[in-house]
Amino acid sequence: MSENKETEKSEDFRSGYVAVIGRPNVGKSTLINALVGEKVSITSKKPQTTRDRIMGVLTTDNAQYLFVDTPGFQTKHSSELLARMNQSVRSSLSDVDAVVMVIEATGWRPEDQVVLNLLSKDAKNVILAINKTDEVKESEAMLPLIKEAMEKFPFADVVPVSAEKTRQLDVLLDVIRKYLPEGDKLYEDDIYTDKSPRFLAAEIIREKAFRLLGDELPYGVAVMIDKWEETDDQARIFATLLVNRESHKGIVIGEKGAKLREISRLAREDISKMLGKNVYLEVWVRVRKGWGDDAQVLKSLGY
Ligand SMILES: Nc1nc2c(ncn2[C@@H]2O[C@H](COP(=O)(O)OP(=O)(O)OP(=O)(O)O)[C@@H](O)[C@H]2O)c(=O)[nH]1
Repeated sequence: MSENKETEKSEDFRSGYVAVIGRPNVGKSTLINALVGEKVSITSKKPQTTRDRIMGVLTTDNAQYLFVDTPGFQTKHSSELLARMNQSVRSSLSDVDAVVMVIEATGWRPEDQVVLNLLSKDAKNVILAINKTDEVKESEAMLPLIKEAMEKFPFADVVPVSAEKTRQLDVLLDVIRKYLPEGDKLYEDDIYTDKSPRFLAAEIIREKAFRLLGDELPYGVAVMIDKWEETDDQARIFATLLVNRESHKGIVIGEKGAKLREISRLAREDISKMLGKNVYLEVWVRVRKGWGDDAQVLKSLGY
């Protein structure tokens, strides 16, 4: 009877951890969002917006994929923050069942090699996802790229995709599935991220700041949630945007406070959607000189 139970339980159901790696801006966050179908990680045109390990969970009929998003691997250790990011990439690779390395269809870049160097030479189950295929005209143009990549590393599989146009994502999922161990779900179906609403709210605010400030502001912006009061139908959130310099403060606030108001308004809408309730959001701007090198602040931000 126990044999019966066994076959009933999970017919070739697979479940496991998948790390997504790649140089900044190749589309890792977009890919995970497209695969998981929930907003788990912020995207923006600026590199380095994914600074922490964020997990998206996708459960299908025959598999559960636990995605580990990694920060863009940095080639320059310009501050303690970047050094810690590199460390986080390494640690997320040591403990997964499959690795998806993302590159761009437009060509292999020196920074891709830097990412590849993170993998041990005999790493198994490394799948190459060639993203942004919508940006290249001929599919044949990809053949030399595939050949070049295979000469650099023995990838287990190669899948051209477009995260943005959601092309070939089902193929990628099938390929990843092959490398997951057989076993039951590790997470309940309704959980799609291991991050708290507080963390995600901070990410949303940071995303809006990035989007609205465009190239005006370098990467020195971080968000801290100072206070979080939540009832059944409302949340009151008080946050601080930390900038590096006094001059950046003015940029974030904008003329007569217009920029900051817009950042808050857009963030409030998204947080409200995420929580499914009304949100009152207050965002302040504070100058924290060189927060990127300050161990204390890094710690409070969860690094
Ligand atoms: N044309 C095209 N653009 C894409 C595709 N996937 C992602 N992008 C764009 O590429 C840019 C970077 O995407 P992200 O998902 O933020 O990249 P990332 O690798 O997570 O970047 P970091 O967080 O900096 O490591 C964004 O502007 C995306 O819209 C794609 O399939 N086609």
